[in-house]
Amino acid sequence: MAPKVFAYSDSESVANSVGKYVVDLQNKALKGSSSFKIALSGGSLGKVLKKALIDNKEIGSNVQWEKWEVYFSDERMVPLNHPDSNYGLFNEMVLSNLPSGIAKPKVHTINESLLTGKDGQFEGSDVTKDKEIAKEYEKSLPDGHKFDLILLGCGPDGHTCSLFPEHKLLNERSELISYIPDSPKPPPRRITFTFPVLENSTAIAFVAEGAGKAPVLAQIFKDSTSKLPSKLVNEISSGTEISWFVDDNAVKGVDVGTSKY
Ligand SMILES: O=C(O)[C@H](O)[C@@H](O)[C@H](O)[C@H](O)COP(=O)(O)O
Repeated sequence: MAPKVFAYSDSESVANSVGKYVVDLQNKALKGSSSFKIALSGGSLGKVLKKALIDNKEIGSNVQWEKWEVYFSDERMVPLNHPDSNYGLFNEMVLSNLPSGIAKPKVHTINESLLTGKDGQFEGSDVTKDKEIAKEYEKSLPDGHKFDLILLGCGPDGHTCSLFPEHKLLNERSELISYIPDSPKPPPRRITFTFPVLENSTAIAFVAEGAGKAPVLAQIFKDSTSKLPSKLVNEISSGTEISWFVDDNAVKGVDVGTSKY
């Protein structure tokens, strides 16, 4: 299935269409299951989700939070209340803004009690414990490691999750969650989904905004020889529905057919 690109002139429209898409997939999932299994990323996605699901009351009113099981496509080896924590970001942007009286989603975080060292840096850290965190997180994945939706960001270098260009984890097939000790982007110690999890998802949606993304999107969509991680996600051929929600600046000069969701 070729990836679809949904483009809008402003951030609010991007956020609102992401919100509508999330709710549509939630509703589809809940027809056949008692929970909606979604994985989130860090970066600017937190703000997008806040705009879409909290600030937009109409979309927000259609979210069945109590049926959500939330995971993170990657996470940093930092306490959950640390500014670098992807859980922390989701908590700050979304969870803490849920209207009172609303049942909260079930959120799957790393086991903070196994953290060693400081702020995801190496000094004083214990690799064995980091690997244990990855293993535990893997065990908490939904049955058959099947997500209904994985929301991803795309770095200016083409990375997604904590899968970086030319990194050996791009070829990981036996672990579903891997520990990465050498993230080129700080902090260096993280865990990440691997391709077998991405390939098994019903849907994957990227959110990318700003002119700074145009060069990498040109590579991803127009350079057939590129092996960038986000391009490899675009090429997933297991039936996963792949979408991109972008603003016009992110695809400026990139000859990619766009539409509206
Ligand atoms: O790996 C990280 O450290 C980032 O958080 C990253 O995963 C982020 O999702 C992308 O860089 C996209 O960033 P934006 O969402 O800000 O475009």
